Amino acid sequence: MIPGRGEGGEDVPQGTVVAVQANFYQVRLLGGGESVLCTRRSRLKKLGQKVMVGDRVMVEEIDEVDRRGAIAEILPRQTLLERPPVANAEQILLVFSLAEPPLDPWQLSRFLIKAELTELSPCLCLNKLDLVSPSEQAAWQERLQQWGYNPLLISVEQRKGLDRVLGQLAGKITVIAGPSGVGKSSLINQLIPDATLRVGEVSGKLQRGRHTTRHVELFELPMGGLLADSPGFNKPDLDCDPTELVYAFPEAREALGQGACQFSDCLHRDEPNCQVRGDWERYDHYLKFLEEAIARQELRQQRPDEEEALKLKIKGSGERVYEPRLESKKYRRRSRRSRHQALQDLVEEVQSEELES
Ligand SMILES: Nc1nc2c(ncn2[C@@H]2O[C@H](COP(=O)(O)OP(=O)(O)OP(=O)(O)O)[C@@H](O)[C@H]2O)c(=O)[nH]1
Ligand SMILES: [Zn+2]
Repeated sequence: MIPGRGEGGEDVPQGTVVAVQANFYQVRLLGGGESVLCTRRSRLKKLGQKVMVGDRVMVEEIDEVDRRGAIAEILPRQTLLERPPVANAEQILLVFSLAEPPLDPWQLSRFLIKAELTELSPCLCLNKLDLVSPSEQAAWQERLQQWGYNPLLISVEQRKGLDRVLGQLAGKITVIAGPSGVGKSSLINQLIPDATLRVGEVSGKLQRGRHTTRHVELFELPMGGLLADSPGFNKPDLDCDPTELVYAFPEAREALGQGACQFSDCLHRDEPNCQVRGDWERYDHYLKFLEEAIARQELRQQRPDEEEALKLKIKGSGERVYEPRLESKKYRRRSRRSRHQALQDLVEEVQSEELES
């Protein structure tokens, strides 16, 4: 096979979009080599087809000298993640730490549920094993097995367990997520020592900073595969259909696999003959997250236009309050685009406040 050509040796080379910078796309051609800086053919523009990081594309008009080309076609996507915007990712690598910051079961649960609600599969990594005793490590391992997960315990600092992480990532597109300070950047730096593999570096005033959901940084792994780092996934709100939430808990999936609830629309709270309600650790998490999903759904139904401008507070008692936000200066910007971004920022603020409360 000619490098960069399709399986059948056809004329149009294929590649993977590894970075998006304004209207330019960096494409890594199949078969390797330096990436090609591409524009998008106007036909795609007219069709309104957006090119995303992770997209498999057909590239035309390749200029071998200048490494330029044009994206002619986007191949069908296997998966699509909206925040962060990544196509064809297979899994979400959730990184948490066993200490500093301490492992908070509610926060971990929330991230796991958010990951389960995507079409990607979650892979859980617990860092900083050097900071806790072997018995504490074992206790977490056992607890999380009850939740339906098999976490990789690692220490980035002591380089323990990293081969297993690499094995898990090889040849796949992975989105990395997790709370602040758990060691995500340290892990990326260990896995990808060669800084030149940092393909998604962004510059220019059109680009927003690292801490926005718009920005996706993609790293190429030494043994093949891509790792997408973006804070976009890091404030997980649970805005799913309330009846879907239960399927995000492996424990509940197992229970439902053994038999159905009496009512097909059972929310697994106080309905009779419920298969899910019972003596499992995260049942409390389920109830709390269900409240949140219901609150969000009500908000969507009652005030579809205002949802993003309202602040949803769920009090400790479970009481839900919608507070109108004061008009912030972000709203006064002119263009639709920046207004949309302002709303996104606002939603993120709301979500982070909720997480903190
Ligand atoms: N003890 C110990 N410390 C670690 C380990 N891995 C990372 N750290 C430290 O944890 C701190 C946070 O690491 P970062 O890699 O910046 O964490 P992050 O998840 O990227 O944080 P954000 O950028 O805020 O999202 C740093 O001081 C690291 O040196 C580890 O395995 N053991
Ligand atoms: Zn039920």
